[in-house]
Amino acid sequence: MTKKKEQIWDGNVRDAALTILLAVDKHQAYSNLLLNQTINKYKIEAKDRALLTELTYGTLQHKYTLDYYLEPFIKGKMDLWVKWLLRLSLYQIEYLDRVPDHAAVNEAVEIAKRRGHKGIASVVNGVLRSILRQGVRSTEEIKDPTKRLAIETSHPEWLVERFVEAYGISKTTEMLHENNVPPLLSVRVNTTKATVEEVLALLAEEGVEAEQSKVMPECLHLKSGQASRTKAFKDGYITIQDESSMMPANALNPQPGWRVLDMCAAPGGKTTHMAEKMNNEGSILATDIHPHKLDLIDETSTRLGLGIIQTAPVDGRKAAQFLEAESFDAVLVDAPCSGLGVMRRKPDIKYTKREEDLSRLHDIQLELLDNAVKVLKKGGRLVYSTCTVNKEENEETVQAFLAAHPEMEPTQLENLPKELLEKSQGGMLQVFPQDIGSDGFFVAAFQKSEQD
Ligand SMILES: C[S@@+](CC[C@H](N)C(=O)[O-])C[C@H]1O[C@@H](n2cnc3c(N)ncnc32)[C@H](O)[C@@H]1O
Repeated sequence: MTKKKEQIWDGNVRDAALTILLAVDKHQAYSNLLLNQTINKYKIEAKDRALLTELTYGTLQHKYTLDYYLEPFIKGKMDLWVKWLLRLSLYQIEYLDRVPDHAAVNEAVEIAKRRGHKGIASVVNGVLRSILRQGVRSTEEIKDPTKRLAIETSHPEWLVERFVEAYGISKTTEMLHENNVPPLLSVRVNTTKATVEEVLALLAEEGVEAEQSKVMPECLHLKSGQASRTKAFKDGYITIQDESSMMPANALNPQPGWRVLDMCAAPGGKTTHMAEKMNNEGSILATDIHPHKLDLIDETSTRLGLGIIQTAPVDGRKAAQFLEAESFDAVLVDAPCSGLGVMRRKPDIKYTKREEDLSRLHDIQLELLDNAVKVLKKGGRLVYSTCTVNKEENEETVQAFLAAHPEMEPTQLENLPKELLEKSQGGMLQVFPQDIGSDGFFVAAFQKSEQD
C-alpha cells in the first residue's frame, strides 16, 4: 500500500470518514460517490461499511447543528481538519447511542495525535470533555422560528424560508427532519426476467432480507445486505433505484412496440425501467448531453438483458434539430434539477446549492420541454419529472410550458398507486420525502393534441 492509500484507509473507520468529509468540504466532492469509491476500492467489510456510512452522512447531515453546539467551546482559529474531527466526534456523542462517549473522545485524540501533534490532541480532548461535562446548549435559545428550524435540522436559512413560504411550516418541518433520516434501500424487480416472488426467493437464498413495497409493486425494500454485490443484481434481476424514481416510467406508461425518447437519460435508471414496462418490445432512444455517461446506460441495459435501447449524445435543448419531427409515441424529460428532494441521500446538496442556481434550471427545463414537444407525435404522451421540491422548477415550469404550448394538455397520471394519485392535481404530483419514505420527487403528464 502506498502512503496515500494508508491515509484514507488503514482500518480506522473514523479516520476514513474524516478524510471523506474533508474532501467533500475542500473539493466539493460528492459524498455518496466518494463513500462508494472508498468502500469498493478498499473492499471494506459490512460492519465497518455501515459505521463509515453512518459517520460520514450523519456528520454531514447535522453539520449546522453540530457547529451550533461546538461554537461556545471553540476559542480562536482552528484548522479545517480539526473542526471536522470535532464535528465527527460530537456527532457520535450526540446521535449514536451505541458508541460510548469515552470511545468517541479517545479515538478523536488518537487521530489528532496522528494527523497533527500533542498540542492539537490536547485541544480536541479539552473541547470534547468540556462538552461532556457541561452538555450542549438548547436550540430553544434561538428566538427566530425559521432560524431555529434551520439550525435544528441543519439546512441553510434561505432554503428553509423558501420551503416555508411554498409549503407552510408544518410540511416543511416534517420534510427537513425526514431529510436527516437515512434512506430506505430499494431495488426494482426486472419484470421481464422474473416475478417479484421469484426475486424475493433469489435474494433470500443469498441471505438478503427484503420485502415488497406497499406502494410500487415492482419495488422491494432491502433490510440487509448490499444490493450491488448480490448475484441477483449481477444476473440482472434487480436495479438499485429509489421508489420515487419508479414513478416517471409508470406515469408515462409506454406500451410494447412504442417508439420512445428518454431525453435526459443517464445513468439509465428510468430508460431501463421503461424497457421493462414495454416488455423489451419497441424502441427507446436514450439521449444525454454528456457522452461519457451513455456507457452507464449501455452497461445497465446489457446487465438486464434489454435489447431495445439505443443511446446517443444529444443536447436536449437542440433535440429538434437532430431528431425527426413528431416521430416519438412518448417522451420522458427527467430534467436536470436542483435535487432538493434527495438531500438525505446527498447531504452535501444542502450546503453547496445557491438560490440563483434554481432560476437557471427553470429556463433549461423549459428549453428541454420545448424540444420534446417538437419530436412528439400528435396524440403522443409526455412526462416531465424532477427529483426536487421546488415550485419554480416544478409547478411553475409546468405553468410556463403550458402557456407556451396550447397543443399540450395536462393529462391524468397513469399507473400510480391510489395513495399517490390522491395527492396529484391537474396531472401534477409532488411527492415529499416524508410521504412514502422515499426521495422528494415531481412528476407531470401531458398529451399532445391530435389536431394541427
Ligand atoms: C436527473 S438526471 C437523469 C437521471 C436518469 N433519467 C435516470 O433515471 O437514471 C438528469 C440528466 O440530464 C442530463 N442533462 C443535463 N442537461 C442536459 C441537456 N441539455 N440535454 C440532455 N441531457 C442533459 C444530465 O447529464 C443528467 O444525466
